[in-house]
Amino acid sequence: MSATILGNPTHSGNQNNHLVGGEIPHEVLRSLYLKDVIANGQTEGSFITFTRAQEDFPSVKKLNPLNKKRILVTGGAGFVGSHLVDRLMLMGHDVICVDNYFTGSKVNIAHWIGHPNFEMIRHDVVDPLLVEVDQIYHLACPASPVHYQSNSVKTLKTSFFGTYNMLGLAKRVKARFLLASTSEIYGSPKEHPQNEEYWGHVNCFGPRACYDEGKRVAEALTYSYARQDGVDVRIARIFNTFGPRMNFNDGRVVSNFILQALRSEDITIYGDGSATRSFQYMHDLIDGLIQLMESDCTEPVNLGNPHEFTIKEFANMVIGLVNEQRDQPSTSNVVYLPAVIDDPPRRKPDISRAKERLNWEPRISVHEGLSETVSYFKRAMELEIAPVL
Ligand SMILES: O=C(O)[C@H]1O[C@H](OP(=O)(O)OP(=O)(O)OC[C@H]2O[C@@H](n3ccc(=O)[nH]c3=O)[C@H](O)[C@@H]2O)[C@H](O)[C@@H](O)[C@@H]1O
Repeated sequence: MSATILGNPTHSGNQNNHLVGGEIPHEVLRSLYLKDVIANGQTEGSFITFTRAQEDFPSVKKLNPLNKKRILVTGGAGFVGSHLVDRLMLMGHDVICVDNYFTGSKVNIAHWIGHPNFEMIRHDVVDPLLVEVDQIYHLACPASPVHYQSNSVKTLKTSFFGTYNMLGLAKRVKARFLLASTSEIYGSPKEHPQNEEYWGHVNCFGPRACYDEGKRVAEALTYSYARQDGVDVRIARIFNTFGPRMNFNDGRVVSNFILQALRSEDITIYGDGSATRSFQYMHDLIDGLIQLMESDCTEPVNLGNPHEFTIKEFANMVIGLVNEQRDQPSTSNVVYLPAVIDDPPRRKPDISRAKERLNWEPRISVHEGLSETVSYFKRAMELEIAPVL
């Protein structure tokens, strides 16, 4: 199986020409979340297809059984997890999706339910699970600050026991294990940009600690299983990622700003707007996750787009893109609210290791990804079927 990107990185404006990882054209992936937009203004399509006829499923590759893997994706009904499930399914693998639906939604994976290569298990990774698989992508954990702080003890339990259970499973069935870690393990960084050798600057008793420290202990646990028990591990440190299927109530800056602009509500900037973030489109992240899993790189790897924006610049970009897709310009005003406690003032990945070891770098510009995300949110609002908690 090959998951490598074909061709050179391109930032051309034509989104339908992209070939993303696993040789799956961007257009095919797009049809799984923006089908009716592609069908040229026809509105009868929807995000959910509960049709069970074999020919109604998206067409998946037929893999030689020697190359076909059994892959577990925890958090597979979430924003990132569901796009990973799409990719692995289209590549022809057997995929088991595990989710407790705390922040994930069945809507995100509904188009695969009933497919012979796909299984869905409602399960909380805080409890042990036994399934025979070759690879485990361990994504399960609330990732938005609003969600992970809403039940911080549960977030810590998920980070520790969830990772512990999945590593125990990997050890038992000899599966390769990939941990979805986060840029948040660098805390409020004193080094800029952040490379993987930086140990971070984390407040271990602040409101973000449940996630930051949770993911740090998850990394420590992962490497302990690798050293002590020989588990084959990979660690991805994921920087801010956005795209279709972000939850409407996610609370993160991308979904907040897009929805506020579409509804002509105030755009809420926390602080003075000078904080920075570097945003990657989810297809680039999925490429990176699959390439990391298939690589021999056992060190942690940053996956993010180094293009850094202030939040104020980002707000203007979102308003501009929303206006391009509306008949009437948005009448949103930018309002400044108190800064969030322990909000990292700057964040930008150094992706030298990913370039060198995985031959990976983002290929989809923030502008292009945002434009597609605005289309998704706009359509989801019209159809009133977007995942909302
Ligand atoms: O999007 C992600 O992937 C990341 O999101 C969060 O990290 P954070 O950078 O705090 O994400 P946001 O909540 O989107 O905030 C980004 C910046 O925008 C600001 N913001 C957010 C929301 C809003 O309405 N207004 C606003 O100004 C925040 O204060 C912050 O400075 C998670 O904690 C990370 O684990 C995750 O990797």
